[in-house]
Amino acid sequence: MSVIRFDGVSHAYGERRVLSGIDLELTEHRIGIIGSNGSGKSTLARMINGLVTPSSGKVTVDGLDVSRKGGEVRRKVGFVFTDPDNQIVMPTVGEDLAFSLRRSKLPRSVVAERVQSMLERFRLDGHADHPAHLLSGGQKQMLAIGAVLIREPEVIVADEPTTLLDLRNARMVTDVLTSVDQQVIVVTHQLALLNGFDRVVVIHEGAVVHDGTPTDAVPAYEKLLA
Ligand SMILES: Nc1ncnc2c1ncn2[C@@H]1O[C@H](COP(=O)(O)OP(=O)(O)OP(=O)(O)O)[C@@H](O)[C@H]1O
Repeated sequence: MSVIRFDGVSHAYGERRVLSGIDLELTEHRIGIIGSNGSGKSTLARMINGLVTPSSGKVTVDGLDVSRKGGEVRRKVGFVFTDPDNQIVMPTVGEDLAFSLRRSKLPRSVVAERVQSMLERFRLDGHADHPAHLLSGGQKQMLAIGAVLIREPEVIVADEPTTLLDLRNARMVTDVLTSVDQQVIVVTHQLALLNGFDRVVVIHEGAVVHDGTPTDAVPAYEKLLA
């Protein structure tokens, strides 16, 4: 697993301070980040691959400073957005998966093999030529995750990946996130998704207020909201 470190990280958007004094070392296989709306979870998640750079402090992935080595970090860390429509860029499912490897310099035959294996893995077999915008919400999210995984990142960060999905599709995405070999960091309001996770971090008003296993972090979060 990668070592993701937050050292004295604070962040403000303009005058608005949204994270303060975050110190974390994330090394577990499956990590959840929970907390109420606006507590700073997405900001924290986005920092892991340099989508947001901290106003002060440092975020590193395996020693690489995300503020300085964003490109290298993004090769290690893939990001799955809440809304797959933000991520799907090509007209067809197969083209969208292949697009992720456009800079890989892999031979065409290897790209084709990887695309096929992603299609099979994400229950999109037979959909290579299907228009991506016509997929169901769940299938789109599977495609978005596939387009991240095809690059073989070491870490996947997913920001509320099941929020827009119905129960069946949410389960499909949850199954994938809980079964991949990669290190997975998920921001979620769906607490059931965290069953079996190794660690859950609770963020409240821009600070870490609890850090433990799902069995103790989830009740701590619920108590916070009571
Ligand atoms: N790009 C931005 N510019 C200005 N303010 C922002 C920006 N992104 C987020 N914020 C503000 O920062 C605060 C934290 O937002 P963030 O999205 O990190 O919270 P969150 O815990 O993920 O919330 P939610 O659960 O609602 O998605 C909020 O008050 C939000 O309005």
